[in-house]
Amino acid sequence: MERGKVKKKEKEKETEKEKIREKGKEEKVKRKEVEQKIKEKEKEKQEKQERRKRKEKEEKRTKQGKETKKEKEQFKGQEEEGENKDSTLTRTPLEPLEKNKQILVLGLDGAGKTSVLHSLASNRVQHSVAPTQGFNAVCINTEDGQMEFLEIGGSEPFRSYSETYLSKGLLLIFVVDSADHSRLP
Ligand SMILES: Nc1nc2c(ncn2[C@@H]2O[C@H](COP(=O)(O)OP(=O)(O)OP(=O)(O)O)[C@@H](O)[C@H]2O)c(=O)[nH]1
Ligand SMILES: [Mg+2]
Repeated sequence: MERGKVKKKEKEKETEKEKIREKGKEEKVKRKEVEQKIKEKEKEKQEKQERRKRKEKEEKRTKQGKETKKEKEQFKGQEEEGENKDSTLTRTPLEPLEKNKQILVLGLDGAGKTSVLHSLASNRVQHSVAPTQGFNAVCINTEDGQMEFLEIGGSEPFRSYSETYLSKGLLLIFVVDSADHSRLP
């Protein structure tokens, strides 16, 4: 009888041990699942952050692209100014500062556009003027405010620009060299 009791007790102990082992295994599995979930969440977070960073980079690039375009135009302007060292108050327009406020100055190359603008701005006559490569913007201060002139170089490569700026100008001054009979109609 005693032996039987001992065996029973031993069996009960073993079953309890097995239960504990099983519980342990289940807990392990649960822990693994929780860990996996946490890892997945972390991955998602990282992916989201990466996406955000990519978007930000793309936005920056697009912005920089626009800026570099503007810079290129400005650089062009600076080059033009460098060539027109003699003319004062010159700069290149990226866009008309205020719509319909610019006075457009057109005419054939060598007609005297830059010279006229220079004499208006400084009250001095300039004898040697380099051909305008592109645009030449001159701002003259008057009692009533500012007058903004925009000369477009009369040489062949720049003539097409006049079409674009004609509609944006307030006035048009067309300069003709009356002494140049060969080019007069
Ligand atoms: N004798 C004389 N020369 C002038 C007169 N006006 C301009 N010039 C000279 O003519 C040349 C051309 O003048 P610009 O003012 O550069 O002519 P422009 O119309 O601006 O020419 P682009 O910029 O090439 O379109 C320069 O060497 C000037 O010194 C003028 O009234 N009389
Ligand atoms: Mg000129």
